[in-house]
Amino acid sequence: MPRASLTDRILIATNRRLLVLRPLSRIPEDSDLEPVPGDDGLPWLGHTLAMVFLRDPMPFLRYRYEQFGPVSWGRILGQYWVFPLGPKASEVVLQNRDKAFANGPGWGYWIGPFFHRGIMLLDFEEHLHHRRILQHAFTNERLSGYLEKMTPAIARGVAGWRTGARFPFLASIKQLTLDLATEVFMGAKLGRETNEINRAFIETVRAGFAVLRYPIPGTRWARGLHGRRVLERFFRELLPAKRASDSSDLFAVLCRATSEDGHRFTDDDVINHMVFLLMAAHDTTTITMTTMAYYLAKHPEWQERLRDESFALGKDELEFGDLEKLSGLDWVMREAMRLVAPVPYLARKTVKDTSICGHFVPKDTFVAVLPQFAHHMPEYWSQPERFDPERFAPHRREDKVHPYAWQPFGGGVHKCIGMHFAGVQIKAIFHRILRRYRWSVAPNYKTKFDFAGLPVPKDGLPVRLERVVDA
Ligand code: HEM
Repeated sequence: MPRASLTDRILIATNRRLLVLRPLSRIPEDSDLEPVPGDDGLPWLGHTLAMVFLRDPMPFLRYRYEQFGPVSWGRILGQYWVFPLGPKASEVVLQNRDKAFANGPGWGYWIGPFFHRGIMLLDFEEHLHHRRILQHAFTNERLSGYLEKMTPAIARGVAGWRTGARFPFLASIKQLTLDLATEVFMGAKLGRETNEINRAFIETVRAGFAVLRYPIPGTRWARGLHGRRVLERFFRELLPAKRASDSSDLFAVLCRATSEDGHRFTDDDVINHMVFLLMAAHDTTTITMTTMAYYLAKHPEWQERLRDESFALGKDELEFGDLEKLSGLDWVMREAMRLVAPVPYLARKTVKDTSICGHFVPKDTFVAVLPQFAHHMPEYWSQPERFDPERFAPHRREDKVHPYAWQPFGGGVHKCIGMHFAGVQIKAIFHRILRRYRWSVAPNYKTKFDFAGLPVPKDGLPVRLERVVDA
């Protein structure tokens, strides 16, 4: 676990003093289950400060794990949440064998108004129906097509990077993934509307983190709702042309995708899935690449090793069949997602009484699975705070110690459908930048990841960027 800061320690001590242990609910009389232990936290605020506003909630969660065990409850923004901590408790929720944990009402609380009807917010039979159609957009054949589309766009984007002492890595990689999204997802270079669409997209994504959760004009929430309307209008206008095209971009592929039993998406479905997919793909890959860049700057020996691996391939442009040859890059990518899980929590709500690891959880309870916690448990990982990509090498495979020890893509029926897409994009980009640039930071430089929103470096990760070869 990361070391607790002074603020963490004060909060934990305050919490310990105020701690009034009480069960989440009464247990049915005929049940031999235990209640979920927990406490109300600070008056009014509950655990909101520790979980939402702290630099890193992990030390606080570790303290709770030691105090209460793998299942406990707390209060965030006025709601009661159960935290299943660690691989075993996460597995129960994500596998969801008795269909008790629903995504719609869980995620809906945070992002429902902005991403409603996105596949992650659908449940059970309806989710399965949509997933069966959607998976046709993520076959190897499709991924190979997306790689072909993104390759020239990566080359153009990266060629424009300006070398120097303070290259803003986060902003540059964010821009690159936005540009790629317009080409690979929408199959279009945007014209005058580029800024409007980018702004609408960013506002829609940001709104989920709003503390004030009402559409008061000028607030994040209201801007998010406006962003959603702009995106819907944009996709709806393009839709007839996409329906008629045989293009290989994701938008056109979704228009044509058909399940084995002959079902296709309606116009509204295509629009809802496009808005959601843009969001699901963008920040997650940006965060992963920024974390990779940070650790590769801190560990130049690994950066050189990956550069050698990429030069050994002997070409600038990665083809689908080359991906598995970049094993070092693959381990670094996995290790980056372990150290900084791009999706820090996964939201659920119970739709019936159920249990997690012997604890009774009543219907209508919010539940948050925390991949970041499982990734830093010394019970499963050797020196979990250390950057050690070889823990994923075949002779070690520390992630195999439990199926849910490494869970950046979640698990069960909602497991990330874009997992392989993300791998293709991240590897294609790093292959290009490793062959073209070398980047570094001062030996004592340490960035702070902001876990209060999305886990990105607060300072935007300024690096010294130098040219490796003239391409
Ligand atoms: C490093 C990159 C990525 C990470 C870490 C990531 C992580 C996740 C996680 C944790 C979930 C499960 C959420 C839950 O169970 O509540 C998820 C779902 C999803 N992701 Fe990703 N994701 C990434 C990239 C992508 C990309 C590139 C796409 C699309 C091109 C994508 C599309 C989706 C979709 C559609 C779902 C919902 C699946 C369903 O509910 O059936 N993701 N992702």
